[in-house]
Amino acid sequence: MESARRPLVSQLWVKNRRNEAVLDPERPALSWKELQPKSGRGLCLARVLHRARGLIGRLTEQYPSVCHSVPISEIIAVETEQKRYNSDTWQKFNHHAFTVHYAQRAQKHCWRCSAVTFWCKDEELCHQWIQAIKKLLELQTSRPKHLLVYINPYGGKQQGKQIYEQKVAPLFSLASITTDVIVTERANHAKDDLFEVNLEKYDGVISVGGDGMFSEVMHGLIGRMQKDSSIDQNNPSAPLAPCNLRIGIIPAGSTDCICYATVGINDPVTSALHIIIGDLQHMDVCSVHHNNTFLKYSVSLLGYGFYGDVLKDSEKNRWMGPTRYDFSGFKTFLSHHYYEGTVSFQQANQTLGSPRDKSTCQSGCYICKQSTQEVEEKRKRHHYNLEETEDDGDWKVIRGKFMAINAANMSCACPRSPKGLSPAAHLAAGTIDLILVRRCSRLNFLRHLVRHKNQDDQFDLAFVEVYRVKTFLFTPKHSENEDTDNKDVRKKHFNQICNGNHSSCGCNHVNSIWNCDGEALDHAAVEVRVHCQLIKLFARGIEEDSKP
Ligand SMILES: Nc1ncnc2c1ncn2[C@@H]1O[C@H](COP(=O)(O)OP(=O)(O)OP(=O)(O)O)[C@@H](O)[C@H]1O
Ligand SMILES: CCCCCCCCCCCCC/C=C/[C@@H](O)[C@H](CO)NC(=O)CCCCC
Ligand SMILES: [Ca+2]
Repeated sequence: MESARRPLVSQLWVKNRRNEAVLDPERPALSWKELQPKSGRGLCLARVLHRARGLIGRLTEQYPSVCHSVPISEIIAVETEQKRYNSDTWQKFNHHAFTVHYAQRAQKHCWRCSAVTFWCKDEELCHQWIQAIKKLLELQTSRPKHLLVYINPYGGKQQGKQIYEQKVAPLFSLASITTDVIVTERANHAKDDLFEVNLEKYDGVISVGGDGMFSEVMHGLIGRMQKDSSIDQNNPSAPLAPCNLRIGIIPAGSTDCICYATVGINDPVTSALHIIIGDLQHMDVCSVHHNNTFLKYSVSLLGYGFYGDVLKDSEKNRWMGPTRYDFSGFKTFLSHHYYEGTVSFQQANQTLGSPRDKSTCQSGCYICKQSTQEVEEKRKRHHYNLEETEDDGDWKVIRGKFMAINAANMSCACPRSPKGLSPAAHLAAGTIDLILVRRCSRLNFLRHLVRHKNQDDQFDLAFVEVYRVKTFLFTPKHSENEDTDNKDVRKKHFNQICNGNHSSCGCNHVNSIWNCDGEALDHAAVEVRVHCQLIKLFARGIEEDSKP
């Protein structure tokens, strides 16, 4: 037992160079460093070159004899090396080598799978190293072994299947992860399937697609949990049962904002590596109700007005792929509609930060960590039927004319807007940032939109307000009757005067629609509340020290 905790130290060869390799179970990490050739009298060419390299390296601070170190948690696999090297090396080391595959940070939150081959003088040493690394890998208990994968073949640029097969499946197989793969045949295929399958045999569910596909998988899992726990999703105040299975996102959509905002990049290989090493990121989920009827859950953006109109227009142009959003975004900007309604909300406690904070939610965020403790206590109290002690403040009511009402449950960072709609929003603090953009001129609205792309503060404008809330209500001025949907309301107000093509009649829209993570909601009057840390992802939030 004692010997298992002691570091394994050996001289191994990497690319024909002698290295000292150390496997330290206490750190736990694998490290290796090139050993300097022993100084001798005779000067061979290799030694001269080696010294020259050292000198140049010191001058330029790039001397390659640095100590490489890989945490065990970032090792993907260790393999006995098969004969694929030139026969000299192969003969020299008498066929004994092993390769360690590990996750390496590249640029801008991007990870790549790297490999290093260690050559050993004898078979026993080689075997000892492989076994020691495998043993440490077995201690990584948060890693998934068996995954359920849903692929949307029609999301984004319709590349989901190829992306999975070419970039992700080989990595899963390298890491000995087994999978059941389902290529969806229709919308809601994944969601419906998740209500039926035996989830016990899986360590996670993977969504290959965009935000809409993620939303389907999430609805399937949350819905299944509530069904199994006999919780009525139509009750807006019911505490929901959390999902224990983690969800992984392989980005293959048009916006991929949930992936981008939780990993820092929309890159399939990076996401696959986060899944393999078993990362964990808690996530808040908003429930949306209309008159005590459950409509949908949202994790990224709930947008009424501008983003609702962009979605409505873009759905007609799905064939354009991701470009449809730019096209519809431009059209919607030109149409410049505003909408009247009332927003009511309760502001969140100040300990949960402010949307105007300069600091952002990052890996290991202390505000989210604090919420993890609170949510655990709350779930315990609920389990033992103890009374709740809510300290939420008074309701604030704002009536007005709005260009956009955006509720960001996370930053909503994506390639189109690298800081996102609310740069300081938290992933798992149990809050939503409610952004109200009041009626303004086209030029002012453009100033606000442009700030989604640059470093300027998009809230520092007289017609923009932002609040950190836990729950809010919205009622459009022309509120629907209990049993009429948006279409009926539109018909009622416009049919006599307008054929729906508002550019020709010059009238203003009465109601917009809600864009809920890229899906349209059927009602404009909604009640929204955030459920702190309801789901878990295979991600770790945005890391601070990423290579620029
Ligand atoms: N086989 C299928 N046929 C048609 N639609 C599908 C299929 N599988 C899933 N869908 C639906 O396609 C919709 C869009 O998919 P997805 O989110 O993957 O791509 P996207 O909309 O291009 O990207 P994003 O949501 O990131 O903007 C989802 O709402 C999902 O329900
Ligand atoms: C002068 C140029 C100004 C341009 C301003 C661009 C601002 C881009 C902000 C993008 C914010 C995305 C928020 C995420 C929303 C997702 O849940 C949703 C589903 O994927 N995507 C959209 O609705 C797609 C929304 C796309 C809108 C264009
Ligand atoms: Ca949140």
